[in-house]
Amino acid sequence: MKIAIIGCGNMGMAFARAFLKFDLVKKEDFLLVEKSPERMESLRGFQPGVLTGIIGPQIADYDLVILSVKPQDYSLVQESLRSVIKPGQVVFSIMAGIPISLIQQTLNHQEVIRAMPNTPAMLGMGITAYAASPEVDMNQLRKIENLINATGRSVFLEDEAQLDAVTALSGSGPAYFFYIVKAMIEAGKQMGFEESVASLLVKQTMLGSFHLINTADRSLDELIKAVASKGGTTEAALRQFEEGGTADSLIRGIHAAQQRATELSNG
Ligand SMILES: NC(=O)C1=CN([C@@H]2O[C@H](COP(=O)(O)OP(=O)(O)OC[C@H]3O[C@@H](n4cnc5c(N)ncnc54)[C@H](O)[C@@H]3O)[C@@H](O)[C@H]2O)C=CC1
Ligand SMILES: O=C(O)[C@@H]1CCC=N1
Repeated sequence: MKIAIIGCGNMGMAFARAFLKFDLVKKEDFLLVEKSPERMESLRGFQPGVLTGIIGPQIADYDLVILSVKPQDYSLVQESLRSVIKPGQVVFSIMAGIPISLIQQTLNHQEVIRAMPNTPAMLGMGITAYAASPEVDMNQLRKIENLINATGRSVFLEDEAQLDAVTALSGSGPAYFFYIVKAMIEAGKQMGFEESVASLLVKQTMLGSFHLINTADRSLDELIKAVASKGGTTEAALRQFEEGGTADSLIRGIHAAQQRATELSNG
C-alpha cells in the first residue's frame, strides 16, 4: 500500500513508524508532506520515497491519504488537495472535530474515514476509534483497520458523532493521566524527595496499579477499599479529594473537552 501523510508531526509520524514496524508499508512507498522546514529537515532520516512541502499531483499515486495537520490548518490543505485527489483513494483524517461530511464537501471526495487516536500510538499502545463514510467499501475498511491496529487497539463506531466523546475520553486522556502523575510528583517534592526519587515512586505506583486493574478480579471500588484501611492514611487523602470535588472536577473537564470537540465539528 502507498501512503501519503499530510502533516508529519507527532501523530502523523507515530502512524508512519507503526506501519513500518509491522512491515505494512515500505519506506519508499511513503509520501510525506510537511510545511515546516525544520520539521522537514528532521524527517530526512526517515528516508521516505518522497519528502515535500507542497501538496502536488503525485498524491494521486497513493492509495491512502492521511490528514494529520491541526484542525485550524485544514482549510489551506483542502484548497490544494481538492484538485489532485482521485476517486478510489481513501482519505483518513485524524483531525479533531472535523466531520466526514465537511471533508467530503471540501475535497469533493467521497471515501473518507475519520479516526481519533491517542499519543500512546507512538509505542503501538494507542486506542483509536474510527467511523467511515458509506462509500468506503469493506475491502478498504479492512485494510485501514489492519493499519490502525499497528498503532494499538481499535474500535469501529457506527455513529460518527460519538467521536467527540472519544476525543474527550481517550484522545485527550493521556494528558489527564500525565497531569495527575505530575501533581503526585509535586506532592513528593513538597514532602522533601528529590524529583528523581518522587518520579520513580509515582511512576512505578501507576504502572503496578494499572496492571492490578487489568489482572485483579476486583472492581475499582474493591481495589480502592483494599488500599484504604479504616481510619488510615488513604482515607485521609480520599476525604480531601471528595471535599475538593476532585472526581467531579475531572468529569467536568472531560465534558468540557467533548463540548470543545463538538464546537470544532460545528465550525
Ligand atoms: N496530539 C494528540 O494527542 C492527538 C492529536 N490528534 C489530531 O492529530 C492532528 C495532528 O496533531 P499533532 O500530530 O499533535 O500535531 P503536530 O503539530 O505535531 O503536527 C502537525 C504537523 O502538520 C504540519 N502542517 C501544518 N500545516 C501543513 C500543511 N499545510 N501542509 C503540510 N504540513 C502541515 C505542521 O508543520 C506539523 O508538523 C490534529 O488534527 C489533532 O487534532 C488526534 C488525536 C491525538
Ligand atoms: O487537544 C486536541 O485538540 C487533540 C485532540 C485529542 C488530543 N489532542
